[in-house]
Amino acid sequence: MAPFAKMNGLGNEILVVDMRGRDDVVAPEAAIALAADSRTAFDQIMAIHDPKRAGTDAWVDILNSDGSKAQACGNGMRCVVQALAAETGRRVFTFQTIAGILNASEHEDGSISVDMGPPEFRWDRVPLSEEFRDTRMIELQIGPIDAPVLHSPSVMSMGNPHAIFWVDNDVNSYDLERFGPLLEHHPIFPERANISIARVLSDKEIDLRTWERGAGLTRACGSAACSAAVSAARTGRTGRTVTVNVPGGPLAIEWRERDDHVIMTGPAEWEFSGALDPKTGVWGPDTAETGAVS
Ligand SMILES: N[C@@H](CCC[C@H](N)C(=O)O)C(=O)O
Repeated sequence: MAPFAKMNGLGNEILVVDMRGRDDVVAPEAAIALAADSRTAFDQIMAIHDPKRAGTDAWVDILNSDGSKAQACGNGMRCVVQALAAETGRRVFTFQTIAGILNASEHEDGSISVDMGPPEFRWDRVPLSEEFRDTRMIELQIGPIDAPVLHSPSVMSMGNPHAIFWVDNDVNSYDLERFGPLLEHHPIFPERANISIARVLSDKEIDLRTWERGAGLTRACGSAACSAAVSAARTGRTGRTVTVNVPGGPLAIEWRERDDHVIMTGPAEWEFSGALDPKTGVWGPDTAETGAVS
């Protein structure tokens, strides 16, 4: 059995699973079973494995609740940092994911910053299925041709694909549960995409709701908050340092000028611990009580 901690990052439901010292992985079937159980229901699993590269603390494998893999999960990374900080007393960590190397640190006040790396705008790297020379506002619309409900999203990758639809009204007034799955699976996104609705409140503040690829409506999506902040700055809507209000609360995002990296800062919260079978998802209390996540 692998120890796990049920945690959340601003209401983004996360299972941090300790796979260190093992050579198996959390199976998609196990993820689907755990997501279907109301006690362990999650948006993402962050599976911590032994490092694959010198100088890193762990390899982190990210699974969505539909069992698919994700390249990035900002809120989940903060949960991993909090779990490992509690275990080791350390505050600074370096992780490797399929998207690359990430640095993260816990601050004195308990908030956690993750360096999410540089954004990617090239259409074939987002990826999109056809060429767009400028991804600041691509041609895509939902609704009638003369009065589209949503249109002209900014698209980019923060390690994972994001489409940000800019709106003038309250972000809660859009039926994201209906449009989200349609847009997630739109043929323009060959690897699907995370779909967000964003409203700029000032040059320092954005409201955001996200339909997550492979997980559905969430209370928070860190990489979407980073994508909204970057896309807003890139289109002249805001400056490079903003607060992004997601349903779970505010995230501080800075798109750093000096190295093009995006820094996301916010909280992480532990809920309960247990142990699970990574093959089947069968779980119970952790009787061994080992490690940070137990
Ligand atoms: N909750 C995440 C993003 C999770 C991955 C996403 N659903 C995908 O498949 O790309 C975050 O906080 O960034």
